[in-house]
Amino acid sequence: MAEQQIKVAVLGGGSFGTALASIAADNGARVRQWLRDPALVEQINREHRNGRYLPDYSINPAVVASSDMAEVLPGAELVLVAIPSKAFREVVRQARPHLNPAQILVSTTKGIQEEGFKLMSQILEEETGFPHIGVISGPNLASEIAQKQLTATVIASADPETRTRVQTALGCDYFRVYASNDRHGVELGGALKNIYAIAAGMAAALGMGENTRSMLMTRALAEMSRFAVDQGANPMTFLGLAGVGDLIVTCSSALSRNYRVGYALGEGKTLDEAVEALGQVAEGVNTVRLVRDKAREDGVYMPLAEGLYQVLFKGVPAKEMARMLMLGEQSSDVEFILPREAVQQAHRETGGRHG
Ligand SMILES: NC(=O)c1ccc[n+]([C@@H]2O[C@H](COP(=O)([O-])OP(=O)(O)OC[C@H]3O[C@@H](n4cnc5c(N)ncnc54)[C@H](O)[C@@H]3O)[C@@H](O)[C@H]2O)c1
Ligand SMILES: O=P(O)(O)OC[C@H](O)CO
Repeated sequence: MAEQQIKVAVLGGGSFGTALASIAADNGARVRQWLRDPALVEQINREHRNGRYLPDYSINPAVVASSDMAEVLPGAELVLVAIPSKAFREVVRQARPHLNPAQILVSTTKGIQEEGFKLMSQILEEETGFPHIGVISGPNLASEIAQKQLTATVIASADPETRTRVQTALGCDYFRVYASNDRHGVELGGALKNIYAIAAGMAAALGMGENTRSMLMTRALAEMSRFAVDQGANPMTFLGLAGVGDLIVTCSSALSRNYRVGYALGEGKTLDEAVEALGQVAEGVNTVRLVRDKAREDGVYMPLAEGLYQVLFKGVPAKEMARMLMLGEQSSDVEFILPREAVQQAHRETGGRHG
């Protein structure tokens, strides 16, 4: 018997929503994509192109766009929500009357809501109360997916049905979907790496070398996992695609919007100018502020996030901040082996720095 065609709805007409809609259609799904802008809806349906967010990429003609949620959501078995974090809850509320508990609801958004420090899957849960909730995250630059560059992602959910349905709906010869049950860790990985991508872009613009980038990325991983563990995530998740994988791509590629914002800042632009020039969402700008505040509140040591916050919002020059970080307290390489406190204790006992 022929396999039944899965029905997929995508909320969001940006670069990632568009890339995901096309993957699902390439994979044989019936795909409906919701976006606000009727002119873009018209362009996607007529030219199979998203001229605003992915202008050089052909969308699978089977993707049908609409600005009416009632045409997109009812009947969908899988709903992918690709809306920036600032508008995520508002859009889910709008969608709620058209959703039902049998549907699988998946966030693809790598950001945090300020009120209550909520991740997007928590918003999906709060707004719907439905059981099949998941998160997609990983090293997934939309424009590379659009070119069908070989890519992998993670579907994270405590619900096995959500994991297997998403693997089946999206897994294909250029997009591989791995499973995780650490939803919180995977989602935090996606949000946190944006902070360090801004720092990496800034370091590149300032002419810092590969040693510096390696140090930054590795210490970023230590800092991200320290924070995530404090929030209840599994540290092993950070060895996977949604941890170190996403950190590598976002800290290395000029296709990353967060990296580009950092680069523009390193060239001397103001934060407002850098964000304005980008014209798309760079979640890390907001995330750095929220994570820095949360880390202070919870007593988690995050020198890189604190340093970036001081550069972005307090006018501290990036070079000066880098110097201060280099001269910061002595620390441990891998804290899960040698705790940071043990290093500090040894310094206290032996009288601190020795020449
Ligand atoms: N682009 C990528 O490479 C990529 C990859 C993985 C994850 N993500 C994540 O996906 C999320 C969405 O990113 P994107 O790249 O598609 O963004 P984008 O900047 O390309 O587009 C954002 C889309 O959201 C829409 N939008 C904004 N506010 C809205 C509102 N109030 N109501 C309805 N629509 C609204 C915009 O019109 C646009 O269609 C981000 O959180 C990002 O971290 C992006
Ligand atoms: O363009 P960015 O910086 O939002 O990064 C895109 C993806 O998150 C990379 O995995």
